[in-house]
Amino acid sequence: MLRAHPVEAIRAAERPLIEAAAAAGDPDAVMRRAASGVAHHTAALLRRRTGGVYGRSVMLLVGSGDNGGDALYSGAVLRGRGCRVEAVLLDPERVHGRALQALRGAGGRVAAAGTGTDSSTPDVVIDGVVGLAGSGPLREPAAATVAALAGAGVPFVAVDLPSGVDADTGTVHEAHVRADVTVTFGALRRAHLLASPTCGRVEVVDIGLADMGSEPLTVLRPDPAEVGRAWPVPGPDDDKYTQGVVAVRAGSARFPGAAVLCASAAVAATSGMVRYVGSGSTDVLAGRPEVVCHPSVAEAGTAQAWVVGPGAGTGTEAVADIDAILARGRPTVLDADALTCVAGHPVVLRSASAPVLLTPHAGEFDRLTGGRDRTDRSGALRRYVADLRDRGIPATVLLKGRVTLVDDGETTWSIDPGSSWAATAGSGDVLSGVAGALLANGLGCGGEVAWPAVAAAVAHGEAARVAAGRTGGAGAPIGAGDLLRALPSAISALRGA
Ligand SMILES: NC(=O)C1=CN([C@@H]2O[C@H](COP(=O)(O)OP(=O)(O)OC[C@H]3O[C@@H](n4cnc5c(N)ncnc54)[C@H](O)[C@@H]3O)[C@@H](O)[C@H]2O)[C@@H](O)CC1
Repeated sequence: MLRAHPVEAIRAAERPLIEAAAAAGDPDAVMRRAASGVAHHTAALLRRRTGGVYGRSVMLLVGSGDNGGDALYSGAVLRGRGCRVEAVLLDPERVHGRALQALRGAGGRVAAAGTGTDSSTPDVVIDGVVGLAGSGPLREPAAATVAALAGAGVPFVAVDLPSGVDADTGTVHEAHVRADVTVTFGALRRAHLLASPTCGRVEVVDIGLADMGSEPLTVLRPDPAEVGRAWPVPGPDDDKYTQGVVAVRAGSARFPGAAVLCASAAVAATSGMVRYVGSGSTDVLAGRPEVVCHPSVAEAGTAQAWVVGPGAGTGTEAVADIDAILARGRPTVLDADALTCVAGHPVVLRSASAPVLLTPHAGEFDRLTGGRDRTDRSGALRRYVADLRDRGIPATVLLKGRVTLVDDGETTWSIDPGSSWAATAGSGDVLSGVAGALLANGLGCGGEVAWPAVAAAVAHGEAARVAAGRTGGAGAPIGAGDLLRALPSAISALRGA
C-alpha cells in the first residue's frame, strides 16, 4: 500500500534532517542528496530515450525557491556525467545562490528566461519551477516556455512535483507541467496519488527521512496483490448463501442494458447468489440464467447487500424503491439514477441504518453537492462524506474518474488503473455490480464498506486493462461488455499478483 502525505507532515519530517545538516555546517547536504536522485533518474530517462547520457542536452527550468536549488545541483551532477546543461532562471534575483555557483563551477551554462537561451531543443527538461510551496498555475515566462517545449515533444522530469499541480489538493491548473517522471524525496506527497496521470512515473529518493505513519489527510493507494489476497474464495464449507447474496434493482424499458451489465458483473465477482428486481429479467436471464428474478423489492428474498440505481429511473416509484431497500437495513450501493433521486430527495437517505456506498461520477457528484468546489476534488469529497455522517448517515462515497477516490470520512483511497479505457458507457453499471457482490460477501469488513469499494475499483481497472490489451500491442477501445467479460481474467490476475 502506498501512502501520500500533506505538505505540513512532509515539512515536519524533513525539519530534523535540515537542522542536522545546518548544525554540521553543510546546509545544502539534504538538497544535494535530493539532487543526486534527480540526476540519477534523469540519466535513466536519457538512456531509455536516447540510448546514452554523455553529450545529451539538459535544460533546467529554475524557480526562486529550493525546488530550483535541487534542479541546479542536479544539473551540476549531470554536467559531471558529460551532459550539456543550460539553466533558465525564471527569477534571477531570487535564485538559490550556492546551487547556482555549483552549476557554474561544473561548467553549466546559465541564462535568464527570455534572453539568449540555447536555441536547440534539449533532450530533457528538469522542472524546478516550484515544488512544495507552489500555488496556482505556472506563471509567465514559465508557462510559455513549458508549452513550447511540451509541444516539441521534449520529456520532463519534475523535481518533487510537476509545477502547476497543487501538492495537497492535487489540483492540476490549466498551465502546468505534465511530467514523464517525477522525482520526490523520502515520501509521497498527496498530489502524487491524487493527480497521478500528470506526475508520470513517480520515483522516491531516500534522503534519510524517517518512516511516516498515517494521519487523517494521508491518501492511500491499495496494492493490487493485497486486493487479490482479500478476494472472496469459497471454502470447503461454503454454499451459495454463506458467500453472500446480493440483490440488484436496475434497468428499465429505456435502459435494459444497465440491468444486464450490473447483475452479470455481480455474478462474475463472487460465487454466491444474485437476485434481480426490475423490468429487465428476460434480458438478464438470457445472459445469466443463474440470476434469481423477483417482481418487486417487497417480494425479493433475503440479501446481504443491495445495489440500486443503474438505469432504474428517477420517478416516484424509483424513490419509493430506494426507500424500501434502505429500510431493509443491509449495506447498499446507490448508483446512477439512485444518485439523481438522492440529489432531488436527500431525505430518502434517512432510511439508511446500514452502511451506504454512493458511487457518483463527476456530474452526479456535482448534482449531489450543488456543484461546489470543482478544483479540490478530494477536499470536496471529504466534506460531503463528513456532512452525510454528521447527519447520521453511515455513508462512504466512491467518486469515479480516471483517478477514482473512495472516502469514508476517515481515509481517502486513490485508485488509478493507469489508463482511461474504462471511461465508456455502462462501465459504472459493471462497477456497482462488483461492489455490491463484495459488500454482500462482507469482504474483510466489520460492517464498513470502504475496502469492498476499493477492491471493486481495483478489479474494474484491471478488467479495463485486460480488455483493452486483449489484442496485444498498444491496446484498443473497449465497451462495458468487454470490461464485463474481462472480469474473471482480471480477478484471476489480481489473485496471482
Ligand atoms: N525542505 C527540505 O528539506 C527539502 C526541500 N527540497 C526542495 O525544496 C522544495 C521546497 O522549496 P521552497 O520551500 O523554497 O519552495 P518552492 O521552491 O516550491 O517555491 C518557491 C517560491 O515559488 C513561488 N511560487 C509559488 N507558486 C508559484 C507559481 N505558481 N509560479 C511561480 N512561482 C511561484 C513562491 O514565492 C514560493 O515561495 C521542495 O519541493 C523540494 O524540491 C529538497 O531539496 C529536499 C529537501
